[in-house]
Amino acid sequence: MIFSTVEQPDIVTLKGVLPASLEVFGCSGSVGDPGNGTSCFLLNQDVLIDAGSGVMAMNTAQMSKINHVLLTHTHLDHVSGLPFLVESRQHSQASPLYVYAQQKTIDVLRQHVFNDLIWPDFTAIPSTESPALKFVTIQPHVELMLGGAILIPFAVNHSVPTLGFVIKSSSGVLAISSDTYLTDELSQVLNSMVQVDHLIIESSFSNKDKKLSELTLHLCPSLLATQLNKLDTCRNVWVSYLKEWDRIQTEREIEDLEFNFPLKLLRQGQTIRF
Ligand SMILES: Nc1ncnc2c1ncn2[C@@H]1O[C@@H]2COP(=O)(O)O[C@H]2[C@H]1O
Repeated sequence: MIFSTVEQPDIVTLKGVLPASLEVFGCSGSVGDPGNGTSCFLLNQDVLIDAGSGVMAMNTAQMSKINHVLLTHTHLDHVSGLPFLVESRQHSQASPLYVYAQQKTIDVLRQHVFNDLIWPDFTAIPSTESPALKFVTIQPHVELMLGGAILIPFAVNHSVPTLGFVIKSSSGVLAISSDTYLTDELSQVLNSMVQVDHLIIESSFSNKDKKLSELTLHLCPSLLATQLNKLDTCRNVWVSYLKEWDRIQTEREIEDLEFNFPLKLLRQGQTIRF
């Protein structure tokens, strides 16, 4: 696997890379559990990965510390909290909130959300010279260094253009699949790493909805097993994005899967240190 801008780094010696914490503010695949919002992960208090309804579990102090948001894709369960975050944060921060996403994702957000109809265009508020929101285009395999970590986007297989992220800290590697159906890209990226400490991967539906998983490009436990069998190794696999209306059955089917690495269910409120 080839990465541009930074060669496969010796992460311990890279200046500015720190130990990392990832706080889970939301990892559900739907609404229905007031204690578990949709996709929202806070890296080192500074970088938000996705801004789904999990943003609603943040207080203003936590929101004011966020300087960067990386979006995996445009679906509402991954962006619905972004308009509220931008609006709130501008009252405590003069610097813009930088939102990183693929160009197609940015185009959709500009056209359909920050269009002065659904929500104000904060790329021109309070002024175009000094806005509350700035979009930054990112591409698969072009690394970023933010919040004391290296972030590597990679493309996954969903119904709209979607990125997963590998996050490298000074002491470990964590990957987030975002929403995806079966994908070779995920396993190729992870198998190219010396060690993967944590993988957050989805299983939206239960096995009875395998056809719906295929239609909507998601995983269910049997498809998750196929996907995980492509992985050489991973220290901890965290399963996320379960749809709340079928959580109990989906959890049961996940618990029945057997691998030689631990499979755990991710919940809002957890912090993963790596
Ligand atoms: N054809 C469909 N039938 C039923 N539900 C759908 C269909 N297409 C999309 N969805 C749902 O809409 C959701 C949009 O976000 P997700 O991709 O997370 O998950 C998707 C499904 O739960």
